[in-house]
Formats: sequence, structure tokens, C-alpha cells
Amino acid sequence: MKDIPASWINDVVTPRPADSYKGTFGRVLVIGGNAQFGGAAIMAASGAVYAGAGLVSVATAAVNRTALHARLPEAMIIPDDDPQLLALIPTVDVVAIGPGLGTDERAARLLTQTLAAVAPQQCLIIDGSAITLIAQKHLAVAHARTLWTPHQMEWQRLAGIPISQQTPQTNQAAAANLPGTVIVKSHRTQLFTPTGSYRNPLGTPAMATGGMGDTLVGILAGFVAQFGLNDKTVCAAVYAHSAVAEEVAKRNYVVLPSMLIQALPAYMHQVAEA
Ligand SMILES: NC(=O)C1=CN([C@@H]2O[C@H](COP(=O)(O)OP(=O)(O)OC[C@H]3O[C@@H](n4cnc5c(N)ncnc54)[C@H](O)[C@@H]3O)[C@@H](O)[C@H]2O)[C@@H](O)CC1
Ligand SMILES: Nc1ncnc2c1ncn2[C@@H]1O[C@H](COP(=O)(O)OP(=O)(O)O)[C@@H](O)[C@H]1O
Ligand SMILES: [Mg+2]
Repeated sequence: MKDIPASWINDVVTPRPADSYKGTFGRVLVIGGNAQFGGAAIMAASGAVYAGAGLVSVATAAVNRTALHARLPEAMIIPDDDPQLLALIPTVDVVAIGPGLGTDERAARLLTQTLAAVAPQQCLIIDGSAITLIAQKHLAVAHARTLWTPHQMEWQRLAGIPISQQTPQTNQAAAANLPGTVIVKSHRTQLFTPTGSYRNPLGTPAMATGGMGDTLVGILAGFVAQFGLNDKTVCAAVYAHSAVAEEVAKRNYVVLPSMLIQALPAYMHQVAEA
């Protein structure tokens, strides 16, 4: 397992072409946020918008509409029980499901519908409650372009490896049984792609606050939407999330997701101009 090279973020985040428009930078759909966890969907969508995704939509419980619009007017919203959602899914580049989704029957239905509707060329990010549901209900996922983002407890549920036995070796063996890339989040996150394994050398305990993983989902979605799905882009997104947090933590005891999101465009500018 090798550390993500510091140079990769510079390879990925480069100046934008002059003859571009919002369509150049991809479409993201975040599916999540029940009545209890609406903030998770807002943080994920914000991560995608502030990372530079061209267009971001959120399918969430209707009760979250006002809060989402007030916090993030750049995002479009569709109630998660709207039949039009199934027609929206094939129109995006990245579908990210799970932040704040919950694990009730309504959430399970949304998840199975989404898994069935995603097309092979689309990137699917599976996070949070969606991972817990897949583990609980033994749902089959065969989508090759999947990014899994479990924290250690979600990984225990999904892979069956107790947290105390999660090593690069055991994690790699379990990741090989899943399609796509697995990002096992911890204070030093590990990534297992079909072709390599990487460790994130960055991150700070100032990041240990609710919503930090939801934010990573958005940044991953924004990076993949703009820069394409490959190991370098995925590693760069994980690296950028922690690099921005380390920067903000130089002046702050705790880094809230909203602080990280706010600081992200300046960090990407600095990287692109370097
Ligand atoms: N403001 C919001 O709306 C928030 C919503 N959230 C959503 O809440 C749902 C439940 O997720 P949770 O992760 O809170 O609950 P989970 O029950 O899935 O996981 C938390 C449990 O895992 C244990 N754990 C062990 N190692 C861990 C590690 N390295 N990192 C994290 N947990 C570890 C914790 O002690 C705890 O018992 C998800 O859909 C998530 O997206 C959370 O992101 C928190 C913020
Ligand atoms: N002590 C720490 N050091 C470095 N990174 C951390 C630390 N604690 C949490 N993180 C990062 O914060 C994120 C937490 O994700 P997760 O537990 O899914 O949060 P949530 O579901 O509340 O949004 C992960 O990216 C993890 O790597
Ligand atoms: Mg999480």
C-alpha cells in the first residue's frame, strides 16, 4: 500500500478551459436526507457544488426543500418520492446515494430502485445508510463503476471484518469481492481500487465531527463529474478533503463540514495555479 503522492492533486485539478460551460463539468445527483438527517444531503450536495460540479440535484425528503434552497440555492431539488426521479437518474454522470438516507423501508425502496436504474457508464457512490442497508438486506451490487465510502463500522457491517481486525491485508481481500473501489475511512483512510491500494497521508482529528463523511461524498462526486473516474481522481478527492481540513485546522480547533466546504474553492484555485 502506497501513500497518495502529493503531486496527484496537481495532476487532477488544473485550470479550466476557456471555452467551457456548466455542462463541461458534469452532473451529480445526491440521493439522501430523510426527515431526521436532511443536513447530510445538504452537506453532500454542497461538497459537490463547491468542488465545481456543473449541475447538482438532490433527491431528498420533501420536508428538506426550504432548508436546502436556503443553504444551497445552486442545487436543484426533487422530492425522493417523485416518480420523475427514475427519469432523472440516467441523465447524470454521478449518482451518490446514502448520506442521511436512513435505513427504514422507504430508504430500502429508494436504494433498490436506484441500484436498478443506474446505467453502466455512470459512477455510483454508495455511502452511509446505503452501505448499512446493503449489508443488512444482503442486496446485490454488480455495478463496476462504484465507489464505496464506508467508515470502519459500516465496513464491519458490509465486509464482516471486526474493526480490530481491519488491516490493509484483510481490507484488500474483502474489497476484491466488491465491484469498483472501496474507500475505508478512518483517521488514515485506505483506498482499494481494482488496480491498486493507497493510503491517505493527510487528515486531522479536527475532522472528527458529524457530516465530514457526507462532505467527502460530495467532493468525490464533484471530482469524478469534472475530471473522470480513475484512481488518480478518486485519490485526489480524498486527499483534497483532508488537505483543506488540515489548512483550516491551522487556525481552528474543530473543522466543521461547512468550514471545509467554504475553503475548498480557494484550495483548488491554489492547486490549479501552482
Ligand atoms: N447532520 C446530519 O444529517 C448527519 C447525518 N448523518 C447520517 O446518519 C446516518 C447514520 O450514520 P452514522 O455514521 O452516524 O451511524 P452508524 O450507526 O452507521 O455508525 C456509527 C457507529 O459506528 C461506530 N464507529 C466505529 N468506528 C467508527 C469510525 N471510524 N467512524 C465512524 N463511526 C465509527 C460509532 O461508535 C457508532 O456506534 C448516515 O446516513 C449518515 O450519512 C451523519 O453523517 C451525521 C450527520
Ligand atoms: N481523527 C481523524 N483524523 C483524520 N480524519 C478523520 C478523523 N476523524 C474523522 N475523519 C474523517 O472524517 C470523515 C468521517 O466520515 P463519516 O464517519 O462517514 O462521517 P459522517 O457520516 O458523520 O459524515 C472520514 O473522511 C474520515 O476519514
Ligand atoms: Mg458517514
